Amino acid sequence: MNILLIGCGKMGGALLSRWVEGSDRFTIVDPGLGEAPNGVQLVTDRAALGDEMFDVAVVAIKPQMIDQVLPDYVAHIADDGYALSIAAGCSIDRLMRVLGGKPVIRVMPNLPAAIGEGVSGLVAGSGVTPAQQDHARALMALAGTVVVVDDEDKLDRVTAVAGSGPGYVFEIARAYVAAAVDLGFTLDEARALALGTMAGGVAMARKSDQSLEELRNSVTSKHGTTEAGLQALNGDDLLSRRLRDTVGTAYARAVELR
Ligand SMILES: NC(=O)C1=CN([C@@H]2O[C@H](COP(=O)(O)OP(=O)(O)OC[C@H]3O[C@@H](n4cnc5c(N)ncnc54)[C@H](O)[C@@H]3O)[C@@H](O)[C@H]2O)C=CC1
Ligand SMILES: O=C(O)[C@@H]1CCC=N1
Repeated sequence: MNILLIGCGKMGGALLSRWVEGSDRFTIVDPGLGEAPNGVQLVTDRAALGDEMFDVAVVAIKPQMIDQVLPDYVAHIADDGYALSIAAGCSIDRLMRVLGGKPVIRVMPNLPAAIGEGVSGLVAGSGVTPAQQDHARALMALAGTVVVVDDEDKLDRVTAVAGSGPGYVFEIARAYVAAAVDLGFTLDEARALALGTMAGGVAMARKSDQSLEELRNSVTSKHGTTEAGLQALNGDDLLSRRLRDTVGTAYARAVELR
C-alpha cells in the first residue's frame, strides 16, 4: 500500500518507526520535520506531492487543525482508499465531512508504540471494507496490542485510559522517583529502584492469575512497612478517586474535541 502520513510529530513518528518494518510505502507531509527515516519520502508542502495518489491517508496532526488542513488532501486519496485518523476526539462524521465522504477508520494509539509496546483502540466508520479494516488492524499490530471497539464513544474512553495513559504513568513514575530522591538516593539510584519496581510489578501482574488485590496483599505483612505505606498512599481512597477523576476528565475533553 502507498501511505501518506499527514503530520509526523511525537505520535505519528512513533508509529512510523514501527510501520517502516512492514511492507507498506510511506510519504510524510510535515512542514515542521527536518528529515525522514531511511526509505521514507518527506515533503514539506502538499504541492510537492504533484498528482500522486495514496491508498491510505494517516491523519496525525492536532485535532484543532483538521478542518483547515485535510480538505487539501482529498484529491490524493485513491477511489478505493481510506483515511486512518489517530486524532483524539475528532469524530468519524467530522472527518468524513472534510474528506468528501472517504471511509474513515479511527484509532487511538499510545506512545509506547515507539517500542512495539503500544495499546491501540480501533473503530471503523461506515463504508469501510473488511480489507481496509484488516489492513489498519495489521498496521497497528506492528506497534503493539490492538483492541477493536464497536462505537466511537468507546474509542473516546480508550483515549482517556490508554491514549493519555502513558502521561499518567510517567507522572506517577516521576513522583515516585522524586520521593526516593527525597529519601536520600541519587537520581540514578532512585530511577533504578522506582522504575525497576514498577516494571517488575507490572510484569508480574501480567503473568499472574491472581487479582491485583491478592498481589498487593502478598506484599503486605500485618503491621509491617507496606501496610504503613499503603495507608499513607490510599487509606483515605484519595488515590482511587483521583484516578477516577483523571480518566473522567480526559474523557470529557475527548468529547469536547469531537
Ligand atoms: N502524543 C501522544 O501520545 C498521542 C497523540 N495522539 C494524537 O496524535 C496527533 C498528533 O499529536 P502529537 O504527535 O502529540 O503532536 P505533535 O505536535 O508532536 O505532531 C504534530 C505534527 O503535525 C505537524 N504539522 C503541523 N501542521 C501541519 C500541516 N499543515 N500538515 C502536515 N503536518 C503538519 C507538526 O509539524 C508536527 O510535527 C493528535 O491528533 C493527537 O490527538 C494520539 C494518541 C497519543
Ligand atoms: O493529549 C492528547 O490530547 C493526546 C491524545 C492522547 C494522548 N495525547
